Amino acid sequence: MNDALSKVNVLVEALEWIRRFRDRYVVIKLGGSALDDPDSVTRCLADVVFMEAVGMRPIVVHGGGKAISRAMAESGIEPRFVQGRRYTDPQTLKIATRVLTEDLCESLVDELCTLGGRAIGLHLGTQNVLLGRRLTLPDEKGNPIDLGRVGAVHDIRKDILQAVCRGGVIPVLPSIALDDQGEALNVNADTAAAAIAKLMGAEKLVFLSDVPGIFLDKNDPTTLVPHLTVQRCRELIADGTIAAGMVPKVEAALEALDVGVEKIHIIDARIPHSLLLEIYSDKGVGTEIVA
Ligand SMILES: Nc1ncnc2c1ncn2[C@@H]1O[C@H](COP(=O)(O)OP(=O)(O)O)[C@@H](O)[C@H]1O
Ligand SMILES: CC(=O)N[C@@H](CCC(=O)OP(=O)(O)O)C(=O)O
Repeated sequence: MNDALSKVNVLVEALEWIRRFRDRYVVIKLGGSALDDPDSVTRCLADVVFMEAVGMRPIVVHGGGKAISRAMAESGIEPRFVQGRRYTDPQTLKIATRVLTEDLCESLVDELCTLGGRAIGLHLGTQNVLLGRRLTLPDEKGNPIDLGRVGAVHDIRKDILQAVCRGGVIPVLPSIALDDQGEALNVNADTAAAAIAKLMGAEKLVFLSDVPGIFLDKNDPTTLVPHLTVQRCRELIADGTIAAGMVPKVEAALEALDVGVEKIHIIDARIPHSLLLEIYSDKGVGTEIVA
């Protein structure tokens, strides 16, 4: 009886959060680092299925940088990154598109369905919803750097995403967009997730990665910072504390906050139920960034 009562208490406690997030969009970005650990992926997707079942509207956006690099190596191509973006020639684009849409996206959809959810992959092979433009970044002298077919998302098919979510189906999106000519563009998945969160008016944007959050010393997990402001993030990027793959993530987070996304979370996909802990508890896990 006590056991049953404690379970009921948990449900009652969760009610406030469930009510608060009902019908709200939450964008969940699964990084390539997390995707490399199948157990983490299963646990995270089980949380996504739970979120949808209690009335939230989760949208899954995924990367797969490590898998793309492995597939390139198998084809004898050396990956090259410019300011965190993969230089994408036509052959690289072909590989990235295949790995992200045919391999990773479809396997995430299958797994969500196995876990009892309903899900659909929205990509070039089904229904694309990401509209992009070529991205150019400046070098130290301000001249544009050639990144090949790399893009940024400037618009989405919101009507399609809304209809899918309203129908109780979880959309799963790889970070490939189409330009005005109908040609594919390779988009960094962190920036794609931030653009989708912005354009959908999402309540939250959650990055699931392979670290517990942002550290002040990247080799010392005890220096995890639970709460960061926009200003502090800028300082940590400028002094090199936030480095490597964390830079596009935090930059994308700042952009999303700037246009009205309430909160950003960077959490560890390896912690069991980290997503539910973040959404449905007072304490939260990982690092949250607020405006
Ligand atoms: N200050 C920091 N705190 C935590 N991780 C950091 C920091 N600076 C750099 N990193 C690195 O960023 C990585 C996460 O970025 P990335 O590998 O691109 O993840 P994902 O595949 O999830 O997008 C971590 O594994 C870590 O090595
Ligand atoms: C332009 C660009 O860099 N695109 C990324 C897309 C995948 C990605 O971002 O994956 P992660 O989330 O695992 O980093 C790439 O080709 O690696």
